[in-house]
Amino acid sequence: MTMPITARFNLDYGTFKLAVDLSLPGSGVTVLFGPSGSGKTTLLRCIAGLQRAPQGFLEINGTIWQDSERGIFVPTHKRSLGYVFQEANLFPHLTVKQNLQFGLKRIGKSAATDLSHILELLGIGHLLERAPDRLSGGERQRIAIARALALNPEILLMDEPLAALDFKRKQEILPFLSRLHRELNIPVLYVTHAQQEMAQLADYLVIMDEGRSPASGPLAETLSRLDMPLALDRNAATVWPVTIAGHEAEYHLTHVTFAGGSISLPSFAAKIGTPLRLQIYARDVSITLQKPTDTSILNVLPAVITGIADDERGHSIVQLVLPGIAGDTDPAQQSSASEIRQPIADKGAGQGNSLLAHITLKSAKLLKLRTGMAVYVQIKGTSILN
Ligand SMILES: Nc1ncnc2c1ncn2[C@@H]1O[C@H](COP(=O)(O)OP(=O)(O)OP(=O)(O)O)[C@@H](O)[C@H]1O
Repeated sequence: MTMPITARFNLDYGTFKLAVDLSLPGSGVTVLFGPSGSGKTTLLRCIAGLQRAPQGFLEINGTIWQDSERGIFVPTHKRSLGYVFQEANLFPHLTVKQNLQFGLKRIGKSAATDLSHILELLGIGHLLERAPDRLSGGERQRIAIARALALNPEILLMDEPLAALDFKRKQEILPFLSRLHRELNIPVLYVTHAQQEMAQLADYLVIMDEGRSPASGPLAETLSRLDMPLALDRNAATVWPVTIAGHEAEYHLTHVTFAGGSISLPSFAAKIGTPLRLQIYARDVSITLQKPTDTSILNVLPAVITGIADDERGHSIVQLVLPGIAGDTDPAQQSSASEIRQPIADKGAGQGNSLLAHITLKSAKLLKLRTGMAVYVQIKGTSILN
């Protein structure tokens, strides 16, 4: 499904009001992100029909699930959706296989429905005969996800599915979620208040704050919005989709390409062509006006400043875009990992990869930085999220 999702809800709990008007992508992972009490779960429950907003409109995959003006409200059990909660809630007296088949029977589908792809995606094929009390928390949650997917829903809703797991279990399940989200062709709405989870999974980000959504958009673009607290945070970062392009064993380096360029990372064991997410913290990015020649930093790239915000603690937060790069981007063709290609002159801001740099206010003043200026960024460190 690729039709956008339209979700408009107004609901008043007295002390809390939900008022959102969103158009969300019909594919990929949309993360609803915000602090505790900002209304993420309430919004998800409205989408599921578990909560009825007095004023609401919801269209998914061309089907209207709610239109309060026309008196339409499709009850939850008639909505083609999968819902995964914080707790797996498996039936303790049934095996994993019986738990998976239970949901199918309820909606009248054959228990013989082909689950093999789902079992393989979630790595749970070997657990089918186990009882839930003999599973780890991470395994239980993977079964809960499989149970939701077995119904072949048109949308998957996930409400903090990792919140009840400890750090080790979260790390164990995240790669499954990343893979699942890449291979599913239904949209996923995923609620979390954990920044790393959001960075790892989101394609599209909806920021929630006090029942409203002050910003939403593609991940990198929304993370670098200067009018949002995320960009001003000490841990502000952007996330780029990259692809492994080559390894330089002699120097223990891996080269990755992104839309229009390439950078080097500490050696990372993955096959050429593997897609990854690269996180770049704003504090690891510095700015120079001239192309530096005598620098130990390997990753130096041309960029254009698209905005600057100063905070009250002597920092400047610089928003940049790396324009499209001309020519072949295969790093194997480059003479060195730090080679800089010429930017395509007519590619404007917003078309390339967004980046943030946190520098001192004094540096910004000394360099006379301003919007529209062409500069070079030095990227001192990156981390792979997958
Ligand atoms: N049925 C209800 N009646 C009254 N108030 C409610 C009800 N459900 C939720 N609330 C209130 O609505 C607000 C938003 O709650 P919600 O659970 O949607 O937030 P959240 O962003 O998901 O938070 P968390 O991350 O802690 O789960 C909270 O202040 C909560 O107390």
